[in-house]
Amino acid sequence: MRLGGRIAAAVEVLDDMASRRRPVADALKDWGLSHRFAGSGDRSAIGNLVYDVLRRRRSLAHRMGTDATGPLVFGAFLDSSGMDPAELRAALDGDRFAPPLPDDAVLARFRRAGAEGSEPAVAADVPDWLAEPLRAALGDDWIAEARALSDRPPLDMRVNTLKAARGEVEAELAPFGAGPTPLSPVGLRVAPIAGEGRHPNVQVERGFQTGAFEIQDEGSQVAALLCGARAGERVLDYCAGAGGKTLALAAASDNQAEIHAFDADRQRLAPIWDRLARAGASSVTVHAPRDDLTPLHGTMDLVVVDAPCTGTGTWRRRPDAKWRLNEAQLAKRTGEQDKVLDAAARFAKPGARLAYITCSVLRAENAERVEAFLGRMPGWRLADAEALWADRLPAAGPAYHAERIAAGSVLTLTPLRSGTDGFFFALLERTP
Ligand SMILES: C[S@@+](CC[C@H](N)C(=O)[O-])C[C@H]1O[C@@H](n2cnc3c(N)ncnc32)[C@H](O)[C@@H]1O
Repeated sequence: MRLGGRIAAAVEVLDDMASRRRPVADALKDWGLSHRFAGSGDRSAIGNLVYDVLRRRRSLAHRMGTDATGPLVFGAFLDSSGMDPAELRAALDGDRFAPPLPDDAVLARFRRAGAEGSEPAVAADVPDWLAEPLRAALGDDWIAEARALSDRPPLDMRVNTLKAARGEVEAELAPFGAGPTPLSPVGLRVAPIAGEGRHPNVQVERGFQTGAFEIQDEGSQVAALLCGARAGERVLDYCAGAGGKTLALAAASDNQAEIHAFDADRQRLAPIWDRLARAGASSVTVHAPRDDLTPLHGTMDLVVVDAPCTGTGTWRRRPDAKWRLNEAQLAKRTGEQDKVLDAAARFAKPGARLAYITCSVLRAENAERVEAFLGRMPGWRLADAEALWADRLPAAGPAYHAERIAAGSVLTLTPLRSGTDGFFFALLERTP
């Protein structure tokens, strides 16, 4: 396909998403199925354009002076390609599949224009209602923080130290440009895609197939490390999902902790079996949603609650979620978070730790949930997560937002501060 056809395809996918209210991944997949002639280079170029528009929809519209889909896709292409408008016009010359190109004057203004003069939420590329919650969570820098949540993400991997050392996997993935992550001592990263192309499909590599590494954002790796699962401990991963944190906890404790993995959703839990087997995580017992867990009450040294959340920290990877989120959904999530925390706390024995993790940056889901928990649960206190970070990640430096509450502290990781997805971490302690 030539450039015009790719741009037209991106417009078609975005319009399909909007008119049928469907997730971006489904719209892209359907387009691929009905256009089998498109090669893998075409598909990744079209996917990048679609995702870039979703990440920066409001600021692109402000700079282009319209929110019509065609001009937005041209804008995203100009930004990612670095072409100037004359080069773009030349590249599309005679290309009968290209949608109509905006006027030269519009393109020139687009090129020059920044976010100046726009509303803060437009500059931040978020829905209006999220401006205040983001400012409250991320401080004066919130617009830059939100813009970093609109960047393309890297591909992060966690080396499974049960099977391999970081250097070995780094050597295997060197042809893809993988290098060590700055925070996690077991992380590898392939930089975000610049321009066209896509990240390598590392899942077909030998190291993935043999369990030497997993795909996992560095923020998620760090959150699991901060939990500090130790040899000899009993650990419950109460919202285990497909097991991302479970696997990291098993590796961090060198299979020497007794780990229990549970999730309320059978579907989400399903991939965990294969993943555990591949990773050689032999210390994990999986509990199905209908299992009776009461015998485990009051027996755990560490309970991990990787809570259901709005996922605002993952907007780089799921930008369509940003525009779908509303206040009712946020309220629903915070209610679930309180319930999950209360249910999970029952498994902690006196003196135990309870790690509360979300992949959201919003205070309502994070610090406010911790404060609410402490308010209704006597016999619990908040640990100093900042001190914990300094202890567990001494080489990393304070690459987070810290907030001091309830005589302790909680941490928020963000793409701008930490170079990771957005994550929240708090450690609660049950008094002995
Ligand atoms: C953020 S995801 C977990 C991701 C997973 N820990 C990982 O690292 O891959 C949150 C999980 O919480 C589960 N969940 C939601 N409500 C729950 C409840 N009441 N009890 C247990 N799990 C719940 C969801 O099914 C979902 O899998």
